[in-house]
Amino acid sequence: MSDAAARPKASATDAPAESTYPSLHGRRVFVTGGGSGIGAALVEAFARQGARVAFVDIEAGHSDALCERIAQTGLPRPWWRRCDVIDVPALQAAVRDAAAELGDFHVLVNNVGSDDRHALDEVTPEYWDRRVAINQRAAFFAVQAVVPGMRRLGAGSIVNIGSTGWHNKTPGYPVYSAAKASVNGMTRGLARELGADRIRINTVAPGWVMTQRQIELWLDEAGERELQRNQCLPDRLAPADVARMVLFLASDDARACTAQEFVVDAGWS
Ligand SMILES: NC(=O)c1ccc[n+]([C@@H]2O[C@H](COP(=O)([O-])OP(=O)(O)OC[C@H]3O[C@@H](n4cnc5c(N)ncnc54)[C@H](O)[C@@H]3O)[C@@H](O)[C@H]2O)c1
Repeated sequence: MSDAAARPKASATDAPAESTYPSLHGRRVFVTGGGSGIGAALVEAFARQGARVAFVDIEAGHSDALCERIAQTGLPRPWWRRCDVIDVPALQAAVRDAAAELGDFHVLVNNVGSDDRHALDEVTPEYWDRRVAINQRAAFFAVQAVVPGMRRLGAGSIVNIGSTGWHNKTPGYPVYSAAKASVNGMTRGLARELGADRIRINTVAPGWVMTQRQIELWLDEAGERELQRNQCLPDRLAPADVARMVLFLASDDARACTAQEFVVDAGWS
């Protein structure tokens, strides 16, 4: 057996349980793209903290199943609505309606994103607009929708899910890279204005996280070799690893953290 093959592999299921943050108990949390992948790990992790979670997603099947799974454990069933985040009025209406039911949101996680591959010479203005609408624009308008409620609460925490892909000069998705790089700009560009109201805003940049989609599309033998060559740590990243960082940033333990990018990539280079 090669050294690489002998390395342990972590998944969402064998990752250790996260820490408990008392400040998250009873907090209201809104997650975009919360039905599967990292978003679902976020919804589950916040629910386990005793938070009231609302999310939007475009896919009903896995979103319904997630809510059922959480309710079956005895935790409050998350609020969820089918919503394509490209539709900004629909996204903002979802935030408003969820807040009307649960109360103003203390936490927003801008998680939705899509790393569809594209070649430079195939990108049309329409394709560009659509990718940016998912990977960047939705985050801005979700922030716009939650901030009045956070101001009423006197504090808040916004976490924007970025990516290490553009840092690493990963080829194959330049529009995604451009949009994800701008998430950092948005974080820093809003931090001072929001900070005056004790609303913190940070970026969490995941490395290669083994969601179902990543495993199915990219984790072939070459992908496995790439992972083992580039990560400093041997374990595959699980969605729960990203959720742990987000929980910390959402909690009062991170009261002094804003305007930063927190990387969860097992030391990829
Ligand atoms: N998985 C990784 O390796 C990785 C690496 C770096 C960054 N990220 C980022 O993490 C975030 C989550 O990624 P993931 O890997 O969990 O993705 P995923 O594709 O596994 O899940 C994305 C979720 O968003 C939903 N969604 C997609 N388009 C939508 C739309 N238009 N409107 C509403 N919902 C929509 C999907 O139904 C799905 O539930 C994204 O911002 C992604 O760019 C992921």
